[in-house]
Amino acid sequence: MTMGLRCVAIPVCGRILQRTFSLHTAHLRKDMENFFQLVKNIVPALTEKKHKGQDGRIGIVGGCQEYTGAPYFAAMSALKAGADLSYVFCAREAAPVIKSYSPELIVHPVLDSPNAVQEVKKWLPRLHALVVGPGLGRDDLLLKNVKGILEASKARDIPIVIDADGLWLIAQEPALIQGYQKAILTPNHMEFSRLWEAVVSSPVDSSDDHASVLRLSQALGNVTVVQKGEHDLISDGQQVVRCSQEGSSRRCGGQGDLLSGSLGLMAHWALLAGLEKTNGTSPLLVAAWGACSLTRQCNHQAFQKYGRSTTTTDMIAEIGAAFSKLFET
Ligand SMILES: NC(=O)C1=CN([C@@H]2O[C@H](COP(=O)(O)OP(=O)(O)OC[C@H]3O[C@@H](n4cnc5c(N)ncnc54)[C@H](OP(=O)(O)O)[C@@H]3O)[C@@H](O)[C@H]2O)[C@@H](O)CC1
Ligand SMILES: Nc1ncnc2c1ncn2[C@@H]1O[C@H](COP(=O)(O)OP(=O)(O)OP(=O)(O)O)[C@@H](O)[C@H]1O
Ligand SMILES: [Mg+2]
Repeated sequence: MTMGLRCVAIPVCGRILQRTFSLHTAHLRKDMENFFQLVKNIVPALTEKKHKGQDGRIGIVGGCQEYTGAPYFAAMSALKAGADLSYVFCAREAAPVIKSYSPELIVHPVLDSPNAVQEVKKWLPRLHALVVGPGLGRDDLLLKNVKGILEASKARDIPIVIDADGLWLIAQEPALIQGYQKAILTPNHMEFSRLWEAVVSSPVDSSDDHASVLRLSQALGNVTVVQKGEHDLISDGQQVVRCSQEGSSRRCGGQGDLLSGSLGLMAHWALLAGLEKTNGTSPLLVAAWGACSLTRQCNHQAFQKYGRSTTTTDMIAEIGAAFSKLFET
């Protein structure tokens, strides 16, 4: 099931080299097809028998004075990918701003209150997954409250996606997430380096991203790690899968928020579907591969329309069509 990460011996003779690569490409294509099918398997059917909330209630923990866009992007992306309800738990002054972007979001201005942990804890029984970090900032009080929220969420066995400043917190205190099997970390280049320095003593081998993401996942006790980049590499400490869905060369801010928000939802779907639907592959690997493909496809579609002026808002508007193209049967 591992994608495109087998060691390929490269003989000097041109002909053999060409053949090796075409075999390699054939494996890649087959693995891609497998993963598309596995994601399709975890997507819940749209039926008239369900009630509001059943297809996903996702909480985003983030949003402060400086950053209001990131939690909005994450929460909207979860909704547009098919969640029924999206909640944002943010600092007081961010709340009216986030609410003003959209009437779709339920916004709780609790993150900087003295009883923030209690306030969020009240909602945890209703949440299927939590996305921690988009637009959180690095204020000590907020980070302290987020620590409490992480502990309470782990105690309830809730799937947790950790992104952006949530990863900053984990780099300060890796024990917070060490060994938690329902965690997914989504570092960009910089965030990956910080985590690596915090948990692995030797220098990162930049020539072997595959080995690095595997090692980081193992060092964190097999939490799932998504290393974002030109290709996204995803590891659960046992295998590495690669997502190379075609995107574009446009790198506007906020694309990672689209990924983490949609991943919160897909993590819930995948865990609910279970190993039977994922043919024994880790459900969180399948969810991560699905969310990476979706993000890149949105980027691709938006770029076709808007080119250099593509923004994350344009990408979010593509989620419906991108999702149908990739995953609807
Ligand atoms: N609209 C909003 O509200 C948005 C808010 N956001 C929120 O901002 C907060 C901080 O998040 P962050 O990602 O800016 O933080 P951080 O880890 O300090 O990285 C910054 C530095 O890392 C580097 N760098 C990054 N990628 C790299 C690469 N591939 N390869 C090489 N270098 C790379 C790059 O360094 P530079 O090139 O500038 O020297 C960059 O300056 C967080 O809460 C987040 O959610 C965003 O979500 C966007 C939309
Ligand atoms: N060089 C690249 N080529 C193609 N896709 C990329 C490239 N770099 C990142 N991506 C894609 O963009 C998405 C977001 O990754 P990125 O590294 O921009 O995250 P980020 O820095 O956390 O974003 P944000 O601005 O939301 O914080 C991922 O799905 C990733 O696959
Ligand atoms: Mg980010």
